[in-house]
Order: sequence, then C-alpha cells, then structure tokens
Amino acid sequence: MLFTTQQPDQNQKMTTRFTGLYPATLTPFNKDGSINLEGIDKYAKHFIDGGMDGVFVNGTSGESMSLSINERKKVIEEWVAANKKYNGKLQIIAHIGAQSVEDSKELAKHAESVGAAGISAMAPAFFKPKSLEQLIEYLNEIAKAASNTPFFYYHFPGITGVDFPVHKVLSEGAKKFSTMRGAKFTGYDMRDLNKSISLEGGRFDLLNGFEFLWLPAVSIGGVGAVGLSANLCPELFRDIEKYGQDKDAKGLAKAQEAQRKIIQLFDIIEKQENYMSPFKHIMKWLIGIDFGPVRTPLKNMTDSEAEEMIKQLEALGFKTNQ
Ligand SMILES: CC(=O)N[C@@H]([C@@H](O)[C@H](O)[C@H](O)CO)[C@@H](O)CC(=O)C(=O)O
Repeated sequence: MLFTTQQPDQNQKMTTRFTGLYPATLTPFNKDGSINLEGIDKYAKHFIDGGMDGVFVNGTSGESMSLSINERKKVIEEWVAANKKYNGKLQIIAHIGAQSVEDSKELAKHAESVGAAGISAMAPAFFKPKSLEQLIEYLNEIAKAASNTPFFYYHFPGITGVDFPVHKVLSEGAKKFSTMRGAKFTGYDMRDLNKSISLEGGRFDLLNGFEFLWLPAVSIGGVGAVGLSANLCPELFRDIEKYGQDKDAKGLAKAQEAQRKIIQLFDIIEKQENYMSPFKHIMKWLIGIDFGPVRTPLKNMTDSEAEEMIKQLEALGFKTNQ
C-alpha cells in the first residue's frame, strides 16, 4: 500500500491525516425495509480484512437522505462497534449532511460521541446557500457541534446545485473553525481540485469522489479517494494510487489500464437508474451479503437485469470471492 493511515487515539484525532482508500458504503436493508445491522457487521469485517484505510458511511451510496435521523445514528454506531470488535483500523467518516441544520448538528454530536474519526456534510439542496459566506456560516454551525472531530466539506454540485470553489470553502472555512480538515471532492473541475490540493502547503485532505477521475487526481498529487466501486475493485484504485505518478512507462500503463477498467465498469452500471441497486446485487454476488432493496423512490433492478449485469461484469474479468 502506498499511503498509510494511522488509527488515532483521542489526542491524535485532530492532527491525523486522511489518505488512501475509503469505500462509500451501502446500507443493507431487510426485506421489510428495516436496516440490517447484522449485515453491517459482516460488511465492516470485509473492509477490515481487505485493508481499507477507512469508509465513508451514510453518504449518497448509503441512501442517507432516505434514512431517518435515528436510522443514521444506528448505522454509524454499528460501523464503529464492528471496527472495534474486529480490531479494525478503519477511519470512519460519518456523513452528517441533512436539509435541516439542526438535524446535521444532532448527527455531528452523535458521530463525535460514538467515536467517528471524521464528519462530512454536503450543502442543503432545497434552501441553498446563495453565497460563499452563507455556505461557510452553515458549515460552521454544524462543525461547532462536533468541535473535536475533523470536518470534511462534501462538494457535490451535481446533486446539491451548490457550486462554490472548494479551495475557497477550505480557506474561508478554516478561518472560522479549526476542525476544517478537507473535502470530499465530487466534481469535475480539476483546476479547483488542483488548487485545493496545493492550498496552504497541502494542509488539507482532498478525497476524490468521482472514480472516473482518480488517475487525473493522482497525477496532480491526490492521495485520497472515496468511491462506491471501491466495494468491488479496490485493487484497481490501489494500482492507480501506486502507479499513477510512475516515471516508468510500464507502471503508468498499469494505472491507465485500471482507470479504463473502472470506466468500463460504470458503462455497465449506468444502464440502471441509480448506482445503489446494481451495487447491492454486485456485493451479494461478490461477498454473499444480502443488501436487500433500495428505498423508494429509487428503482430496484429486477433479478433478470441483475443476472445480465453480473454476466457483463464477468466478461470484463470481475470474479466473485465466494
Ligand atoms: C455521488 C456518488 O455516488 N459518488 C460516489 C461515486 O462512487 C459515484 O457513485 C461514481 O463516481 C459514479 O458517479 C462516491 O464518490 C461517494 C458516495 O458514493 C457517497 O457519498 O456515498
């Protein structure tokens, strides 16, 4: 592994850097629609055994905006408990973004109280902050509710419609609250990503959110990635991480090949209406955990669509672990 992370004790928590690979987690449901907590335990063990650096929990892939506040708390508690139970070193980043600042504050406090390594919040999408100042004011309120936990701004303009330059959010945010640790950068603006990575001597941690752009991100100094597809193919992320800046043409070719394979994977996934239903089927095939359905209004794939998708993945060279 090229980048290593350390599990912080309480005193180290604020100075620990976040680098490496953070799979975006899915939320397993039972058939009756309740959360399958037992599924989370096995899922966490899978990532611990696989040597992941951390996990990004209750984000977009975790269907967080379709979960109640209480469910979101239970999910985080289960991840933290499983990490402890298996002596894991996962840095658990809890996404605590919501439409109401009060909900986010409650989730931030809770995440801190149970021992999440970091928290992250996207901007609200209904009543949007219309200026950078309003966004910072909003993030400040949330970050203050967990003043001993590193904070990541979740930049995702494609969904929130809130699109201020991340390097400005970081520099202005850090003037207001000392916990500003970095951003989960789910955007296409490589100039902004570049400026954010190099800002103030590289003091912020940028977690790249679109895996189509992982190699370009590594080539400009990116050292951290969150991705739903890291559930299936962490080795492709690791190849890009390892060889993305290789001076040797053969090494670099490995990184390019891995990047192309991730893009081909998404050509298959994107035949579906959303990313979560396909990945729930993929994870059942891969590791045998039944993730159940996605929550309405998202559309569930049919079993025959899932079978066809798995055949296409196998044709691309993906194999089940079972
Ligand atoms: C918005 C979104 O789903 N982003 C994914 C990506 O893995 C994404 O599914 C992929 O790049 C396709 O857009 C992750 O970066 C983060 C994520 O899933 C999350 O917040 O849970």
